[in-house]
Amino acid sequence: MRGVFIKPVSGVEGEIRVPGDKSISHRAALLGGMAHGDTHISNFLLGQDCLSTLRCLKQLGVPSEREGTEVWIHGKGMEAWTEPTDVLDAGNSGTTSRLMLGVLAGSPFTVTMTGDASLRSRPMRRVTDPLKLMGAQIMGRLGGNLFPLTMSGGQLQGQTFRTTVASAQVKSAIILAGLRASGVTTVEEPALSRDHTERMLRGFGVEVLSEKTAVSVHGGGLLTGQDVSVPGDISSAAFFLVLGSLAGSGEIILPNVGVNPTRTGILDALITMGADIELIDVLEICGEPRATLRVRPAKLRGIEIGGDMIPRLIDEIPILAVAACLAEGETVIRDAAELRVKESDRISTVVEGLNALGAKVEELPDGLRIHGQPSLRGGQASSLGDHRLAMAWAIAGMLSKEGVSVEDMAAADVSYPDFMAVIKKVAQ
Ligand SMILES: O=C(O)C1=C[C@@H](OP(=O)(O)O)[C@@H](O)[C@H](O)C1
Ligand SMILES: C=C(OP(=O)(O)O)C(=O)O
Repeated sequence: MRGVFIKPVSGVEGEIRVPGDKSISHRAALLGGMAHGDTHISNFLLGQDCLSTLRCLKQLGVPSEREGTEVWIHGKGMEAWTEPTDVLDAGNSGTTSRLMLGVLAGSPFTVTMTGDASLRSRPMRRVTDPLKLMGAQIMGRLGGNLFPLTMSGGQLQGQTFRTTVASAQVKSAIILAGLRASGVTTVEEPALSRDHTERMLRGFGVEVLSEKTAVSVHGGGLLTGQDVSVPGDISSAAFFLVLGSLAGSGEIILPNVGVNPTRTGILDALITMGADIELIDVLEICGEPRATLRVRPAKLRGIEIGGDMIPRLIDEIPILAVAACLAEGETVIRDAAELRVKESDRISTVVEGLNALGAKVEELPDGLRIHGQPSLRGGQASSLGDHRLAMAWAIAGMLSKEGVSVEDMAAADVSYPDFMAVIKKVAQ
């Protein structure tokens, strides 16, 4: 049998401190690099994606130091960034690429950016088109849609954009470019995507206007270095919310999980399905709410989700699909075509992976139809290099009858380097 074998469990028990939020860690490093003065980040995610952001910053002349999960960024303002002497490699990270392109659009030098095979197939025109309209020059395969891309930044002009997808990476890239443009830059999205950039910019001293799904900034805003405490990542906690709900016995406590309302779709979905999840001690630090989550076993039933809910749980759909396989009745997920342009085509890879484990899942153009069953057989599945799939298949293995052998489990390092050790610790 190939891969890492994950055996079935009869229950789970324990407290898990999930690592720092990936989206917030990227932004803390990037904004720290743009700011004047030192930024201290605690609970920084040491996943491969956020390390890619630190590495690119270093190549741009922004030094940082790291001790465990604490990071210090020595920002000297955007003017101090320098032209890199080599290609910037964003690895597997869509967030590093798109946010960095936004920041660099206003820099008076030339940068070439690339990434791994997955990132080189992901669409970039969603950020390069608006950045070109603002004044950046960008060249790349398929009219500037695919990495590697070369960008020469410079004088930017503020604009108003109405995006067709609710994407925080697109919104953030435009807003970060807007800080260096003349006039006002506005982004209006079809639904609200995660708002960490807006919240953190305010913390760094920049005025950001938000009204429903529209965000505006004035060019010229200056950032001042800050202390940023990163909450635990709800996208990583999601694996344990599903495990704790379906493992049969025991309780899992997850302290300090970020519960920003633009990210809590997974809580809403699981609770609607019948999950027993409690939020304890909600408090806000550095503009981001966080809470302790307690999850206990429950019987789950199918659910229908779509519309504005999708951006609030987009990265959690693979693990939500595992939960739906073991829920009573049918689950339908729609309006989620964005899944097709993530680290893998997460509609077809989830369908193929779960059906190989004995589930009944149908592919829809923009989502999934999942027929719940009382049990899941298990078998073999590959992460295909996609971290969310690696962890979803491991949880499926723990909840299955025969276990699951996960090929390329190491992909989990992108967002959760300790994942294997943690699942061993809670398994009963
Ligand atoms: O801005 C961010 O930090 C992210 C936004 C989302 O992507 P999109 O902006 O493409 O929806 C999400 O899937 C990704 O994991 C992180
Ligand atoms: C889609 C994801 O990340 P990114 O777009 O940053 O690669 C993810 O973490 O699931």
